[in-house]
Amino acid sequence: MIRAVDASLIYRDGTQALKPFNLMVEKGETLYITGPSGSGKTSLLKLLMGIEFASTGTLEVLGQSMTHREEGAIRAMRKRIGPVFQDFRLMEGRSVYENVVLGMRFLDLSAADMKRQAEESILRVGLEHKGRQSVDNLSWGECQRVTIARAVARRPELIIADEPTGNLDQDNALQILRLLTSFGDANTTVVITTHATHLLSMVPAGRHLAMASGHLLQPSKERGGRP
Ligand SMILES: Nc1ncnc2c1ncn2[C@@H]1O[C@H](COP(=O)(O)OP(=O)(O)OP(=O)(O)O)[C@@H](O)[C@H]1O
Repeated sequence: MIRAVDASLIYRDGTQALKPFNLMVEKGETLYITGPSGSGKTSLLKLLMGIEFASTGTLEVLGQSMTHREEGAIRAMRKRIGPVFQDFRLMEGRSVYENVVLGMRFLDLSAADMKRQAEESILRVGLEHKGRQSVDNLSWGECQRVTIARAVARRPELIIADEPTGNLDQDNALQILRLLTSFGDANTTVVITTHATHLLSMVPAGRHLAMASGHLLQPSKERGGRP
């Protein structure tokens, strides 16, 4: 599913955001990545999504080599990922439903399937009563739920969420983490970055990797208290 060998990331300005790291993630795993601001969490996710490319080593995601920019292959691979971005990236002035459907526009789905999958995921995130409302008037937590619905409506093999708990209070942050992990199954891998290390004992079990100053810290240990 994910295989990195001595992968690193140096940005164009010379910032080494990720020191060489190795990482193996199996299909169906849940991975929590924690670390302070600037430690490299978003940079790691950018590598996984083919937004940035490894400066050294090799990286494979969903069987696709991500080491070189092969636009066609990377585009195809991205269709299999459900991204939950830190800044939401919602279309202003559009409804919840329209935003979720927009996330599926490059998939080869019939209009009927798009509608069904959009409605199902809006229901799963608990926003069915807001489906026709504009995203402009939603709370932060509701916008986060729209981005999750948009990601999972694609039926992705890999869900990648960057800091989905943001500035939510503990109860809402927990709800969001539990919601996201509820989409994990034998065929769906979930990777979540979060500052909320203290919540990991209350969420479904998963592998916990910590980051510090661009280092991906091993060992990883199973976290999560809920059976
Ligand atoms: N496009 C870029 N060009 C140059 N440096 C960057 C770029 N993006 C991030 N960085 C730097 O890379 C390092 C890691 O940043 P990154 O955003 O991955 O950290 P993070 O752990 O996700 O932080 P946060 O929790 O605040 O989102 C930081 O020093 C940051 O300033």
